[in-house]
Amino acid sequence: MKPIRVALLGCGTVGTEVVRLLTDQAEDLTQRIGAPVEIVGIAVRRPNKHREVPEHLLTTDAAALVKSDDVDVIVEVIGGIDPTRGLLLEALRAGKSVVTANKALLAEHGSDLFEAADASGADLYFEAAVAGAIPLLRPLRESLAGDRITRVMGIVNGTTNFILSAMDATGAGYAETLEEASRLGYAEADPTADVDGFDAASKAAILASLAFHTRVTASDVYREGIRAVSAADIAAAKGLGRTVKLLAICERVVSPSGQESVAVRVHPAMIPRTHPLASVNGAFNAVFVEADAAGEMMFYGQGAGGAPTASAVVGDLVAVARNMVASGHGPRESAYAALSAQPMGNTPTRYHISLDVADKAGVLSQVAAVFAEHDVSIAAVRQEGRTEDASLVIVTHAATDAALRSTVDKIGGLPVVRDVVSVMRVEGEE
Ligand SMILES: NC(=O)C1=CN([C@@H]2O[C@H](COP(=O)(O)OP(=O)(O)OC[C@H]3O[C@@H](n4cnc5c(N)ncnc54)[C@H](O)[C@@H]3O)[C@@H](O)[C@H]2O)C=CC1
Ligand SMILES: N[C@@H](CC=O)C(=O)O
Ligand code: NA
Repeated sequence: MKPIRVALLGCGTVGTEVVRLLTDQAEDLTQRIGAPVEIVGIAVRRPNKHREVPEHLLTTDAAALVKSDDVDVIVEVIGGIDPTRGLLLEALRAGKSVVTANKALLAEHGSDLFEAADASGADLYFEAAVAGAIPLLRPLRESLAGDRITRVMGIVNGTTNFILSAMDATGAGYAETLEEASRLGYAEADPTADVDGFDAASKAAILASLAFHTRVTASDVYREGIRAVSAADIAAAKGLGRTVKLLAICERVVSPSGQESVAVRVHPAMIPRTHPLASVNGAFNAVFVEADAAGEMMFYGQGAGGAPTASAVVGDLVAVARNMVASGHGPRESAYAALSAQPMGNTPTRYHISLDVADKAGVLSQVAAVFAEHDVSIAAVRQEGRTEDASLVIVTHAATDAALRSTVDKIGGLPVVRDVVSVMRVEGEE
């Protein structure tokens, strides 16, 4: 049996675990694939750093591995756009199949990679790029290919979920929890990608592209991270039997005239503590998928960390290797629907607004008038008087995000409003 020769690009948190799995499972993998997998080179940036991998395989020349005739498959776990984009395009153009965990690259340049793969007949697999170990992209690309998916919603960033869970459970501070997430190998090399929602937005773009058979890039995704989530927001959510999660929401939108588009967004949201996503804690991820025939499905598991992510990478490598043994191919890009992206301002959302107001007659009616002016309907109001001021909590019905924002802006400017304590979207309830 001719071995499947693999070059690994990058040997950090995920890469070292990929080497470990391929080494520990070598015999089983040979049986499962029908040929042995052989690592023929590992491209690293710092060769002198201590790693539990065979030193003779290390090189600093990733480009040479990509060009080598002795390599069949490239596994990329460097991350980022440069130099990975050029390296993977070159590999695919040369007919070398690629397994990557790189959501940032796929969300920006996925179509270029797919085109290169299609042209040469190479495979492109990327299960680890979204929700780490959880099998999610393969179900979307393959198992659900016969259905019509209408919505994908979930928690897809382990680092921010780790932080928000800790803030909710113990009141832990933001900075110390982020440090811990980095130490545990969940955070990106630059953790601002996590906390500012870029990582989740890349994942949302990939999910929407696969779910709706269209091309969605990171720039089509509305994005807010968790930096602005305060202890007051968490407390306000708790007071209402809710918790705060960073959600990625991908929806198929059908206009009254039947025109279809997609709405893709990432932002913190309050969800009821009884919602299944509320009990997803730490670096765990969970994603709901709704499809016409299948109904609702939930995918849950470890969304970050070296070993869980390596599980998905090696699973993809097995798929590529099996295709090679059978002289077959994995799925191609499916983007025929060519749907446009709906701007966030037009997307219906619901808001929770918590205000400190003057405690005197007529305040509630002034605030309510602003809602009416913007055609935003109020679902619930709670007012608690104190001595000279009062706390006013309002939850709206669905309205366009633009109308809700204008409402909040105008309310913030009312002389009777002393402070806008917390404003957050609400999801997961009627
Ligand atoms: N850590 C995690 O939980 C997950 C990571 N991913 C993705 O996996 C990829 C790798 O992530 P990690 O292993 O966490 O990152 P990491 O930062 O631990 O490892 C990346 C390694 O690539 C090396 N590198 C940088 N430029 C290089 C070059 N030109 N040639 C060779 N090596 C180079 C770095 O020195 C580093 O050791 C990223 O795309 C990330 O988004 C995906 C899912 C989960
Ligand atoms: N930084 C990411 C890693 C996995 O994709 C996360 O925290 O989820
Ligand atoms: Na996955």
